[in-house]
Amino acid sequence: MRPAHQGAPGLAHGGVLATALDETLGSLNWLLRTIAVTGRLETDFRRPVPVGSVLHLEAEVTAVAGRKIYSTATGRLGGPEGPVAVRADALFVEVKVDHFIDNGRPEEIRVAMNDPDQIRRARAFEVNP
Ligand SMILES: CCCCCCCCCCCCCC(=O)SCCNC(=O)CCNC(=O)[C@H](O)C(C)(C)COP(=O)(O)OP(=O)(O)OC[C@H]1O[C@@H](n2cnc3c(N)ncnc32)[C@H](O)[C@@H]1OP(=O)(O)O
Repeated sequence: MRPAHQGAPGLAHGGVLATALDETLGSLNWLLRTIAVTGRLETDFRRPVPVGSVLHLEAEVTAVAGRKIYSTATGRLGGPEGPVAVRADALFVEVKVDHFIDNGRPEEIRVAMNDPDQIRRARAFEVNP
């Protein structure tokens, strides 16, 4: 957590933490080789997260039903064995690439899709505030 992630003095902003959880959960879709967007994100803030601390994030898919992907993410202070500070349950909904072409900026989607580098293609739209 860096100073740019601050909300209250010395503490991470909840919206930034929710973004981090959403991004971690969104990464699972690349592993499933599906394109999906967040339909629902329920976040629990259990402990304050100090600026300067390390937040260890992990996520897993809990169920898939048709286009619906249920997943959960946990953020622990300091490392994988640290106390749970934040967690989220999410529902992602699988969409066609047209979702982004029709609603977003089609040129950028096409450029990313045509990139021969698979890793760069997968991470083309990563948010890292
Ligand atoms: C190179 C490739 C490029 C690709 C770029 C990738 C970038 C990736 C970036 C990722 C960035 C990171 C992530 C981000 O930040 S993604 C950005 C934030 N999310 C969005 O902008 C999503 C906006 N919402 C929508 O577009 C639509 O509502 C979606 C697509 C989600 C569904 O509308 P659609 O008309 O398609 O489907 P449907 O309405 O028939 O619903 C289908 C099923 O889902 C169920 N349901 C839906 N919502 C909810 C809900 N809230 N709670 C409970 N259930 C819900 C619904 O009941 C139904 O269930 P069932 O009746 O079938 O049982």
